[in-house]
Amino acid sequence: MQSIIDVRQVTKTYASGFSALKGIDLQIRRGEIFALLGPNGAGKTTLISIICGIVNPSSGNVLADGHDVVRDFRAARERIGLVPQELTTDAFETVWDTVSFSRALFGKRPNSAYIEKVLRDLSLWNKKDSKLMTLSGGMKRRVMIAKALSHEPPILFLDEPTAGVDVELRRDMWAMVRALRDTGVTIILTTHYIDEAEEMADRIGVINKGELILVEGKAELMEKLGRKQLILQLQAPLQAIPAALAGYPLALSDDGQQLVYTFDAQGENTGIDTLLRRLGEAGIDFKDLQTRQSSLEDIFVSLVEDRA
Ligand SMILES: Nc1ncnc2c1ncn2[C@@H]1O[C@H](COP(=O)(O)OP(=O)(O)OP(=O)(O)O)[C@@H](O)[C@H]1O
Repeated sequence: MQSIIDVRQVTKTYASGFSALKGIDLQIRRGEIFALLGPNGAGKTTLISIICGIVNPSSGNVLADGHDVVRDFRAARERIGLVPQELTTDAFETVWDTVSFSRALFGKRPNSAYIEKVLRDLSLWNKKDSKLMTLSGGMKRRVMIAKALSHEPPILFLDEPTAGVDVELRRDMWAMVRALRDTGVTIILTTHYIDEAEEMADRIGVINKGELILVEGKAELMEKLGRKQLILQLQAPLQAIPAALAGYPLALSDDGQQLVYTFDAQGENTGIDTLLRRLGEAGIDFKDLQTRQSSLEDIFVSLVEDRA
């Protein structure tokens, strides 16, 4: 299937000399919800801004629905709706006017039936005549989404859609985003929240220090979640993992007091028995042991730490 967004070898070096993106390749599939996950300063906003044609890449190129976002800016931009992190609305305007005006900015003909549908889909219809300043924060966020959808884009970017939003509103937003996807819109969201990515996304990309370090289907990540960890509290701290245990997926804690063994909980053979025998042979004693399920959070943290 042809991808709706094609990012090829994109780099960005800011005027300060700071290298914010280091050769990003990413294909977004038509109709998916893609979550871009990364710590502060990872480069998420930079990447989105490049795809939306707001920031120029230093090298590489991006196609949005077949249009180069730099050379063919207008056509590419028309295919994209962007919901920025900050709420930027004119307090004195009504919901209806602000959404209709946004459509006009893209040079689209008025289409009140479409605007009505967007407002109804976002549960804003009974607020259509309200001035924006009278709306709650959650309603204002919905208006931002309605504005982004006003020109009927097939691609919607949501930059941190639920930052600082309460739990109930988050659930509402998630339901709304899913409903939008069901209408055929491709959705790319950035988030700090791992549970948000876990809940919403078909695929997840992890970005750290300007590099895309993983792109994977959620189902595959869930398989990784099926992994468990065996944590061994050692009698005496170790300086390093002994050579005799080199072939094992083991990690040593910073203080040398814990050995962590990651295994596939669904597998026939977890390898725990041989590991414990080997530890005995190597003269490594432990005083306690426990197992725990590794979460997407663990995977994320270890990915990001590995590259620190
Ligand atoms: N105009 C600029 N000039 C110089 N450096 C910049 C500029 N814009 C962003 N940066 C730097 O580039 C890096 C990536 O920033 P970016 O905003 O893309 O990260 P982010 O992943 O969106 O972070 P956050 O989650 O905090 O929004 C940061 O270190 C930031 O300081």
